[in-house]
Amino acid sequence: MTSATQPSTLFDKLWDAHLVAPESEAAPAVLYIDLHLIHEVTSPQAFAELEARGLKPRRTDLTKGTLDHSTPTLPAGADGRLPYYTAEAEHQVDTLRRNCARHGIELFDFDSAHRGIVHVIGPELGLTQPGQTIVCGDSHTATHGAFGALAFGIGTSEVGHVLATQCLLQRKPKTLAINIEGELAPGVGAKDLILHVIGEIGVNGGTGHVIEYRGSTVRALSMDERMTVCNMSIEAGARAGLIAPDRVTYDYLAKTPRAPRGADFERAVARWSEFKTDPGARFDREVHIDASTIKPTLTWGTHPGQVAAVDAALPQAGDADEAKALAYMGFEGGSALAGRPVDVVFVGSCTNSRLSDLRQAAEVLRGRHVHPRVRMLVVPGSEQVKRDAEAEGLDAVIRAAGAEWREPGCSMCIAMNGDLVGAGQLAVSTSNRNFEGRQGKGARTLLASPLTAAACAVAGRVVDPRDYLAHAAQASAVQEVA
Ligand SMILES: CC(C)[C@H](C(=O)O)[C@@H](O)C(=O)O
Ligand code: SF4
Repeated sequence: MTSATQPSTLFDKLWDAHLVAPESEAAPAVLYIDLHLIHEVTSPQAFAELEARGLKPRRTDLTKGTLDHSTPTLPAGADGRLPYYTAEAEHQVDTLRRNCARHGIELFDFDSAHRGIVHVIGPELGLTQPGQTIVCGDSHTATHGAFGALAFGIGTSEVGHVLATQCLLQRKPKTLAINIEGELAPGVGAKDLILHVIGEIGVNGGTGHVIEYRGSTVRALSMDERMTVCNMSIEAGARAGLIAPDRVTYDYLAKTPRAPRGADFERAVARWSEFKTDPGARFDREVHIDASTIKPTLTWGTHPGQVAAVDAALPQAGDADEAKALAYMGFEGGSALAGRPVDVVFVGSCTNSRLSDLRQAAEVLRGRHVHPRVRMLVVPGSEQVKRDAEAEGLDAVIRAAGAEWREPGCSMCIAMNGDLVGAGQLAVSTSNRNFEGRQGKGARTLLASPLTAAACAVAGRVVDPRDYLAHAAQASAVQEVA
């Protein structure tokens, strides 16, 4: 077979289509970047570096900014001022605002109808498209891979390189296919799936690789669910996560404001459709997962690979890592995860703050009340998600249940804006990282799906969300009869 007809992977096609200069022993490859997303935390130093070197951003039209990490989720006070947590947080926001204004970079600021978490707004605006290379100074850039885009999280100095050159230096990663077949059981969603996958392959299971998620389970996922899966690729150590674009992808994009229109859209679809792995193409590694065996899954430890099914017992400390995690969490090896009292529930973050996530949480909360011990925060991923959720009354359901409905942002996922979990408190969170102190000093985090999080909020302890679904169905059946 000649190299021209050699079957290639989706990753190889993306890589080859953007290769400016191949990698050599002396230097990494040079890749062209189609979309550069920036936020207030990792861009200030990059702009400062450019300025110090007398350089200007090169493709300001391919660079888009938003405010998400340091932004308050409470509205402005009577004095019109936003309640920033720290002066530093406000300074980061002001700096990005100044940098974007000076260079003519589009910024989704507080007055924009499109501001939100960077990995929520890119897709929702249709800026994120199949076949692109996308970077952002943020590790969860992997989210955009759900559209068949090669999306890398990069460091602050690389943000500077991309601003100046629109190119990125990269060593070519290896490929890992995660083949997932079968139907997810009721009450089991994309978050359970990806937590299970990371539990299977380990937090370093994807190191040095770009993961392509494949198989019937993946094809059956909505775009929101595909984003949840790709989002956490980085938590398995992978450089990026990918899902080949298909009809689900195109139907999603057709409704977005920045995707091509009319005949341009049809031409784009023809081009996008090329971005898939050819039959017979070889991956460096393959893993197989049976989706039908997955149960609602939570983390029990201090990294996203320490997972357990909701009805399982915690492991005995098998190594020093696990012993340390159990000690931090205050859990005993071999004890049950279910039944533990919960103090805080957070529904939000770039993993699970889209409309379908909020609908799931609201489905459990409807007609119920958050347990008196629990503080529950629901934070939409973007202004758009907030508007859509309010248009269908989800905010009313959430508030009536006693949860707090907030302004969009990263919020309690990383607690940079002052939305904190207290020391020693146990939080069930739909975010993606459960590291020590991630949600506040001494805070303890169980990562879970929006369904599980909402069920735990109602019960005031760790519970199996499937019981709450059954109750919800029964309750509405009774209502219909009456
Ligand atoms: C602040 C930012 C650099 C960081 C990241 O890179 O991921 C944050 O988004 C996170 O989730 O930890
Ligand atoms: S929501 Fe959390 S994980 Fe996502 S970008 Fe913000 S801080 Fe990072």
